[in-house]
Amino acid sequence: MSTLADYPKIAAGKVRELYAVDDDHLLLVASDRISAYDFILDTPIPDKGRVLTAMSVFWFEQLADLLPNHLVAYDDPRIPAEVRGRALIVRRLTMEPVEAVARGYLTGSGFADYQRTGAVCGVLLPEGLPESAKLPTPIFTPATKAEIGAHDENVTFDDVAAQIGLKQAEEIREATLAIYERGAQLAAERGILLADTKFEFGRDATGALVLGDEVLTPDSSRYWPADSYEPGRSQPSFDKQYVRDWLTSPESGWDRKSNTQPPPLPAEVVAATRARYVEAYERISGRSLADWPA
Ligand SMILES: N#Cc1c(N)ncnc1-c1cnn(CCN2CCOCC2)c1
Repeated sequence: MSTLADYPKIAAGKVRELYAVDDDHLLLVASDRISAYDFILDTPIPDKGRVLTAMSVFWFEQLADLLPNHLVAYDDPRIPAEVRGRALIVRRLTMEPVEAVARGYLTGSGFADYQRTGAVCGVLLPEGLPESAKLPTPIFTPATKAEIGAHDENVTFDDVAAQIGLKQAEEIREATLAIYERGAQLAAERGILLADTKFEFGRDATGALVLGDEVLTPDSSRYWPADSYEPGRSQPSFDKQYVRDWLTSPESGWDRKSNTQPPPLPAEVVAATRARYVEAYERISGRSLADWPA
């Protein structure tokens, strides 16, 4: 059995790392870290890494008829025991340099761009849409990959085509929207709205487009509870709202405008947040986290 120290780390994000296993395989590891208000919090959420890994595997299986993906294994002797259940063996790809975002609802940077220009990533929208409005049809709103700590920059489809080629950009747009439609439909049937989501694609040795990274997780997506959906205001996050509410409550003693590291989370906020991640996985997948490797 390998240990994590056997594998060179080749990339790291706010809450995930990527290691080299061999020339053709990587180890994608999800931590229990959680970020809020652009900070990585001091307090981990137990099982968050397992839940998000299990959710990606569920979606890779659901989407396999749409396009190939990079998943090789989730229960494998090459996965070190210390990360079992929150790590995947994936195929090494040549990644496309674009954050492939699909939006079904108007929120976040999309709503900010719309308020300023009437469009998102060059896609003109009807006038007078309120915050969190459901869009007439889902839109492809790509972004450039930012360094850790920086925000991705929204770009137009033409920018992506200029960078990677028109055919390649069209292929990514088509795949992004098709996966979003599938994910939004399944989630809505389970009382959860998929407001928007971000994919990363790569190419294999034959040049085929392959779905990489994590897929339709609460970290790569905005999930909203359908029963509290109300256009005209920001929506509660399905998974992070307990954290956000506590951090912005007087009880935390933290000032969001202070740009200082948020305080540790109280046990009850950790427990409630863990429960929301587990609920999101079990409601969407119809599976039990207890059946997932640990
Ligand atoms: N997935 C994947 C993948 C792959 N299958 N083949 C080659 N490279 C990558 C890759 C390299 N960087 N990223 C950005 C997402 N990373 C996630 C982990 O944390 C760091 C950021 C993806």
